[in-house]
Amino acid sequence: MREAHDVWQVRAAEAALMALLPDGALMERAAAGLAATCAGLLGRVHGSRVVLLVGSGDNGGDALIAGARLARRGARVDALLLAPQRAHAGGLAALRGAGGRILPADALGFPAAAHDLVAAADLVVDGIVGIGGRGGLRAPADDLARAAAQSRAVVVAVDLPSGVDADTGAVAAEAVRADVTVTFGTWKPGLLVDPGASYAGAVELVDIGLQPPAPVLRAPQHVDIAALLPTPARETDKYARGVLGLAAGSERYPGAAVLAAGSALRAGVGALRYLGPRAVADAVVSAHPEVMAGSGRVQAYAVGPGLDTGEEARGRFAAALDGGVPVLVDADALTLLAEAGPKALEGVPGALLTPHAGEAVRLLAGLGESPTRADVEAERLTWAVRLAAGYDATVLLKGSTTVVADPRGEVWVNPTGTPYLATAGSGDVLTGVAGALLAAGLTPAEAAVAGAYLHGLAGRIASDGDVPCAASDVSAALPAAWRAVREAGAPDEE
Ligand SMILES: NC(=O)C1=CN([C@@H]2O[C@H](COP(=O)(O)OP(=O)(O)OC[C@H]3O[C@@H](n4cnc5c(N)ncnc54)[C@H](OP(=O)(O)O)[C@@H]3O)[C@@H](O)[C@H]2O)[C@@H](O)CC1
Ligand SMILES: Nc1ncnc2c1ncn2[C@@H]1O[C@H](COP(=O)(O)OP(=O)(O)O)[C@@H](O)[C@H]1O
Ligand SMILES: [K+]
Repeated sequence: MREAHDVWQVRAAEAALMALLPDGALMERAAAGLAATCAGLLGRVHGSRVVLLVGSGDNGGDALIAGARLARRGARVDALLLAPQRAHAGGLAALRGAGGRILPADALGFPAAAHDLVAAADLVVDGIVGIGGRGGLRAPADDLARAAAQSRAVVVAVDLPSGVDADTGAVAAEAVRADVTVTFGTWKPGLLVDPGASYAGAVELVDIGLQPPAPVLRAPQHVDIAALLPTPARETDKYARGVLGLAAGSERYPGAAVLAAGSALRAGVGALRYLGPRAVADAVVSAHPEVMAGSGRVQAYAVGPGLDTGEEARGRFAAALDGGVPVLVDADALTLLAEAGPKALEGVPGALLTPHAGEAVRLLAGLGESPTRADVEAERLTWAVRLAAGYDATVLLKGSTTVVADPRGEVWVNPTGTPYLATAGSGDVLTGVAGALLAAGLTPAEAAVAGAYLHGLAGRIASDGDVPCAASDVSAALPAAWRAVREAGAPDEE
């Protein structure tokens, strides 16, 4: 499990460690890791041109000390200081001692000369601001961020791309677009959650000996998911594997039911009961003859894809909530839930809500909150946590980054996925997978985390080589995704 800590936690862990170490030792460790990555990216350090963008805090100090290391190996290193009076003194001395040039950005005839330097660099180190940053980049740092984006240099962010909020991933204005981010001690949530994650490039974690407490955010890896996947034992029967009741599809949207059903079948349900209009049931059974049409005992319900919001749909929604088993609520059922408010979930033993940002806005209105869709996409963690608490349910907030929050405030971010998943019906596939896992007995949070992971991986497999795929292809790739996860989680052979 990849773990991320917020700024407050990082600062506390840093203080505890610093108390045990000589002055400057921690920054030396960080800068050594940073310089090693930069050297690796440069290939040949001697003769290369490196420009450091240096702000007024320790983030700039890291850049200066790493720059000194590169200068000692023969790189031509120029440090552009944004606030010359406040730049890190030890870092300045180190770079000067190693033969680097120190240039107050404004004394250069900023911005033109600074732009020229950045444009001619092989590598730009972004040490403008790290975990001490607040809001989007201010002038003139914003201008340097733009210059770095336009240059052909490799851009390496120190700790996190300047302008990205470390705790939320929000990007309030300009931010540095990095090719690589070298982060220290632990992941920061902003490196895992869009929009921040999309600015970070490849992230390398440098161990500086920090020992932070329990993380605020986790990102599972193959082995974590493998540990969650249900495996039938020798004597398991289909009921023990879990029966899912699927209340989806309408005469207007029969396809949603077909897709969700096929995906649930590929995600290990023992049996699937389809609940809905006759014509849709016929379509589902003709596509998937394994499906049983009509009600009966189930271990979980998935309700919503293509459901519609008319009287008949309301009846199916109410029946699912009354079933005394866990319920996954998606799509049109989220609209009905937003109307009814959180009390509609009282008595449901485990609810999993799977909104995209637009549906999240509707659900939040049911809590008396009025963010826009863009607000939700800018601060996904905040709003997912708010929804989970408000509805006392697990929330899987979909989008370019998918996050899962449970009602106790535990949060996960899904590391798999591809923008090719932005295709009609893709959400219905996710509902089938997560619904099947819920029926198999996983908790709502486990079903959400594992479901999003498999769905994202299936999307990558289906769009392998950068080719578009249909939601049906994503569904068809589920067994391959399952296999990849399973193989990674298998104990090594003796
Ligand atoms: N924690 C650890 O374990 C370790 C931490 N280490 C390193 O320390 C870093 C944290 O250093 P830090 O605390 O000095 O803050 P930092 O990120 O340099 O920023 C502060 C400066 O930025 C400025 N500024 C703020 N917002 C801005 C904006 N929007 N636009 C423009 N400027 C803005 C702000 O200016 P002011 O607002 O005061 O005018 C202030 O002077 C951390 O990220 C890591 O790299 C490693 O060395 C070792 C291990
Ligand atoms: N840009 C993107 N990058 C990664 N995944 C995406 C992106 N856009 C959408 N997705 C994923 O695709 C699925 C879309 O689901 P949803 O919004 O319900 O669409 P639909 O109703 O068309 O099925 C979600 O799992 C979402 O996380
Ligand atoms: K930075």
